[in-house]
Amino acid sequence: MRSAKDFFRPLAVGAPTPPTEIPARPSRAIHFFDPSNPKMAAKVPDMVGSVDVLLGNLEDAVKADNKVAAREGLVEIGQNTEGLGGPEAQTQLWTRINALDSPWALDDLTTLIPAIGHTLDVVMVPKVQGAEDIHYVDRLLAQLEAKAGLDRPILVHAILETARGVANIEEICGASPRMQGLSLGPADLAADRRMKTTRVGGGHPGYLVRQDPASSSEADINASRSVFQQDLWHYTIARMVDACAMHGIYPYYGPFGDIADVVACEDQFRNAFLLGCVGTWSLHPKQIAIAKKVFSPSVEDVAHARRVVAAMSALGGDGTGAVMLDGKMEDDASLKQCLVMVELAERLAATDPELAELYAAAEEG
Ligand SMILES: CC(=O)SCCNC(=O)CCNC(=O)[C@H](O)C(C)(C)COP(=O)(O)OP(=O)(O)OC[C@H]1O[C@@H](n2cnc3c(N)ncnc32)[C@H](O)[C@@H]1OP(=O)(O)O
Ligand SMILES: O=CC(=O)O
Ligand SMILES: [Mg+2]
Repeated sequence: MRSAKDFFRPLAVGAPTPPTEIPARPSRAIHFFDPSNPKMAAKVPDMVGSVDVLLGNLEDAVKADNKVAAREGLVEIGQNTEGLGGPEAQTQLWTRINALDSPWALDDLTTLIPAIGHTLDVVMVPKVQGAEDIHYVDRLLAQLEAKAGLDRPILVHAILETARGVANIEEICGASPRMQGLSLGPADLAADRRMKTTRVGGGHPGYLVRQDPASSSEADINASRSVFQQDLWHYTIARMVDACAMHGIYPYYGPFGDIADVVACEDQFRNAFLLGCVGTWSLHPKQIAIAKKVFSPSVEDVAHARRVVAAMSALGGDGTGAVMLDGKMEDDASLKQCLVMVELAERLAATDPELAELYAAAEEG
């Protein structure tokens, strides 16, 4: 175990100082593209400025024959795309490297950091099993940053997609000051857990609770009864949210593979948002708008939150006491929830003019 005094010291001579806080940059949609796919790569420059994160995916969904082309394509994009990546950019540049036990992960990092380390914001590491995986990436990044003369540390994001990873979730989140967040990897996680599903994220009609029968007669048992579909991912997302909040980092939903079902996609994203996630992956351009809508607080919620903040301020502003608003009691605890909402809205509005206009109109109206 590292001593507390060493935790924020660079892991290589000449590497940048690790961060003591992870900036809350907008990351509602982490949009995946395959840099070896010319059609997808061609769309990247036009997406800059309108999506919070563009992620060059090197892992699953990229054919083995294209692994090198994807890596090189990402270098080309990172070096030549105006406005993409870096601490001031509106659109961050992330990558998902190959799994640490694959033949490609080492070359992914040793190629990308010298070539585009100055614009690369976050490295997403798949199939993280425990703190040891983060420690390995942490040290290697420090060595590569020192060699490349980088002046800011690249952050690390882990995908939770093994049972061991879920069991070790707290130690993964706390393994390095570079840890930026966690994403749910529902497809690999389902396989690793031996869940009996075949989908990439989302619900399942068989995972349900049924209304009690009117009586134990055969007729009533076989009668039509209401069923309520449950969320397969609730437990894992809730664990992620708590582990991330405890360590000051950010939880994300992951992929929703039914690209055509935009309605269920929005529902699944919203469940994650309500539980505390800050964003999600987008696999197809049409999922970007869904993610941006869901992970931005609604105009109604922001307006209500502002009213609670104003009412509690009128009471003295120190959070003590209680008021009635629309028949409901508000006090310090609901004030704190409202402040989460208002602060998120302000942060997002600062980089999203459309949202800024909507929130401003609500304030005036
Ligand atoms: C479990 C996991 O690991 S999930 C993460 C890994 N998976 C991914 O990253 C998948 C990324 N997405 C994709 O590969 C594709 O979107 C697919 C395969 C799902 C669907 O692709 P298509 O069948 O081409 O979709 P569709 O025909 O609707 O595409 C419309 C246009 O958008 C483009 N497009 C599709 N997806 C993307 C994307 N993610 N980014 C940029 N452009 C895209 C297509 O190239 C096509 O371009 P064109 O109009 O110039 O021909
Ligand atoms: O990588 C994502 C997953 O769901 O698996
Ligand atoms: Mg996966």
